[in-house]
Amino acid sequence: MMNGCICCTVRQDLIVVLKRISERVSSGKLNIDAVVIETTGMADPAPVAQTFFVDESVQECFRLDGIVTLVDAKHIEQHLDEEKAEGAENEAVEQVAFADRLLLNKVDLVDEAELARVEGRLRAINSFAPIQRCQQSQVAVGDVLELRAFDLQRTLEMDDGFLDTDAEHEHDASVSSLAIVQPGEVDAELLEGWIGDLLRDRGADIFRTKGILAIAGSPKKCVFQGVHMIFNSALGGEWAEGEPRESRLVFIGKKLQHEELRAGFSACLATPQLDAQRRAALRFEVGAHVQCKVAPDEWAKGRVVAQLYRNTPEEGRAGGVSPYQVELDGGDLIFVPLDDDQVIRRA
Ligand SMILES: Nc1nc2c(ncn2[C@@H]2O[C@H](COP(=O)(O)OP(=O)(O)OP(=O)(O)O)[C@@H](O)[C@H]2O)c(=O)[nH]1
Repeated sequence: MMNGCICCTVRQDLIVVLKRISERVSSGKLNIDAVVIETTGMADPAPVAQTFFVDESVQECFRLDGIVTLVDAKHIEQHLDEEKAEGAENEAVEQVAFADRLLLNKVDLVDEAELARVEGRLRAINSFAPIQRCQQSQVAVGDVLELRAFDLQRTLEMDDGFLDTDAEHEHDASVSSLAIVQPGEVDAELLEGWIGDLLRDRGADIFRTKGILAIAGSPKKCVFQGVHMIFNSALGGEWAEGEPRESRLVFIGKKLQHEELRAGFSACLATPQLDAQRRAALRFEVGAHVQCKVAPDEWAKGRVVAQLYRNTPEEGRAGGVSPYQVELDGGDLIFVPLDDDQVIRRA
């Protein structure tokens, strides 16, 4: 149900999906405890919640148990403070206001004073919802399901138009999302440079980045996660036999320059020309006799056995490429991380 704006378009889809689920439950095909609906961070929770009160058939089978809002302790204040166009709602404030429970996540990224300040701000918006601190969103199932927490009366007091399904709401038009699907493999070094610069320069406006990337030379998928300027990547499952190598990258943020982002990502593609350029720039040919620095004051002789050597995960530079692989005279194989006289020189 992810096409379009979840808060505007989801209700009809949601009703259809909920009905389908209830039919399968009544016919004995499905046995479930609960339905969990996860909206995007940009959604207004009210219309989703309304679904459970305005459609009779849904009301017969489902009860809105509670709204749990997961709060990013590191970034929430920035979003609460965001200036919105006149008439547009601040979704972060709405999501905190509508919550029956607040999970204050990523507590490891802020200190106690910041946590106390954030909690104060959350309480100022919503004094009813208990706040639970957590890390990696690790809470017990009982903390998020079977809460019996949603209180229609209180919601109507807070938002007297809650059951008015015709009410319009405005969006922050400066926020958009972009999904790029790019066939082929990307070059790890170019990608690191591009995305690092991008998030450092524009991370305040780029709320969320996520992707599954095909890195040249890596048999595994690379899973990329970013929230504002904080990002990480990890190796996921292997590319299946015959599965086309392609990368998918999603941005959600303010004032996103769609064409520039597409162009930036496409400039990270790994091409044979890039490989040839890098090879041409290296100082030593395969077979060259060299000396390599193997300890602070120790050089060892050897022979270049490969250029642009692809590092293995065990070497701690997964997906990375080193200029050379060298076979030392003793027989050991080493990689040389830099094409520089400080670490490799002619023997
Ligand atoms: N330091 C730290 N990082 C966390 C924690 N929880 C999640 N993350 C990281 O945050 C990134 C994902 O961002 P989230 O803010 O959880 O993403 P989200 O927007 O809720 O995710 P989607 O709904 O998939 O868009 C990943 O890199 C996680 O490893 C935490 O408690 N501490």
